[in-house]
Amino acid sequence: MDLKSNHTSPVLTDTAPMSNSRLGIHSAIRPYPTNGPAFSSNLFLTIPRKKSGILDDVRSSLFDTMKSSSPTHNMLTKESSTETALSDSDLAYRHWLLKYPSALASFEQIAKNAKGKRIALFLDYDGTLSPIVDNPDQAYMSDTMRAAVSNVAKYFPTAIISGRSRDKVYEFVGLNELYYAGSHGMDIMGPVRPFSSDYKNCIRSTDKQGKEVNLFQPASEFLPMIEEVFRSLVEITKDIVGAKVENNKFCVSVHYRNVEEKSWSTLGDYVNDILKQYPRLRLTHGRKVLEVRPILAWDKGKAVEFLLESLGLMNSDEILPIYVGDDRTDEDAFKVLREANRGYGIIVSSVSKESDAFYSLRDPSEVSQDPFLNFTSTSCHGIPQDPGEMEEEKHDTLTFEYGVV
Ligand SMILES: O=P(O)(O)OC[C@H]1O[C@H](O[C@H]2O[C@H](CO)[C@@H](O)[C@H](O)[C@H]2O)[C@H](O)[C@@H](O)[C@@H]1O
Repeated sequence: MDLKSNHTSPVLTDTAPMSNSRLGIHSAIRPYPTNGPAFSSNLFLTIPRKKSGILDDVRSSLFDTMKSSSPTHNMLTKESSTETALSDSDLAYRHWLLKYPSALASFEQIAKNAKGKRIALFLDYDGTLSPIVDNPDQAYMSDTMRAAVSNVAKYFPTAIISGRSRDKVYEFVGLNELYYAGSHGMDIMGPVRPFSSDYKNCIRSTDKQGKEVNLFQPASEFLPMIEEVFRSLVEITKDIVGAKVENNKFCVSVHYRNVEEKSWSTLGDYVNDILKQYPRLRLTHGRKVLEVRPILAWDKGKAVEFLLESLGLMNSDEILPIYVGDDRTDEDAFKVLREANRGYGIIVSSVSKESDAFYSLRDPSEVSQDPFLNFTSTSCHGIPQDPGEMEEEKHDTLTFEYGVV
């Protein structure tokens, strides 16, 4: 099979229906059957498979996708060629900003829209709170970023939704005042709330501080399978220099950022070979990373809905959810907000790319400067703060008029 053929569908396409217009609970995750499997079979995505081979569509285009998936690949190619190419990309970026205006420059507008509403903030980790680096184990966030995230969490309910395992992202962030969702939302530790029966697989647990929490793990039955696949992937890729396989609990990342381009197709073949043995797993694609995950209709968008529901923030008139993220997996969350016509996504990107976000920030350093993250009780009058988290004297700011001081 020609790995360089020009197919446009790089990874398996989810054919499950997308969220309806209400930012409610998707029909695909409505009440689980009271008996039978741990989760409803309608949580499974339907993936069309060709007769000729289980993942042939994917395999045929994987190499192309791996090449084009990282903006830095395109940038480097251009940077090393001519100055004209560079200014072309600058021009393209400026043009792109017309469609996705800078969230910094648009802050007043955003704050006006937020007036009288309670903000709920959702943050991706890699590429959003921490810069992309070669070694995934060293993707640290800056102290400035940590202080900003800690600050904003005092005012608004704030959650981190990452492809990493929940434990790992907590290790990096180290803040107790947030909610954490790992494994692309398949592992959520949220507040204790009286849950609707929509969510089976939701159990009471305690966090690292011993506080009672709700733990939602819709893919829990996949755990042994994911561990097995992780081990197989480590084994099969061990001779590919630079390849790194990361166990993210309910999904596995196969990194090729440090693999020579000539070995990318071999790596892609290896991953596909393993996946052929696991029809209940699928492949998605991040920034120079292939991600193996269960065929479940669950993603970061669903995680946002789940957290809003569990935070008791589903009242559409009063809540303004904001999601900040940088890669394709974050698009699921942008899309949920866009389709529900409430709140918005902010895409973090220094290159132009299509997105369902409304605004943009260039990189994590701009994220750390975002006025929302640096919110103070007097900086954005009119935006209600989370009364549960506020110090007492802040309560009367709820009725202030909008105005940036
Ligand atoms: O949802 P996220 O928090 O953005 O996690 C997505 C993946 O991020 C990490 O990989 C990415 O960042 C690495 C460190 O900067 C970089 O080396 C890698 O090339 C990127 O793909 C993480 O290691 C993955 O497990 C996450 O799935």
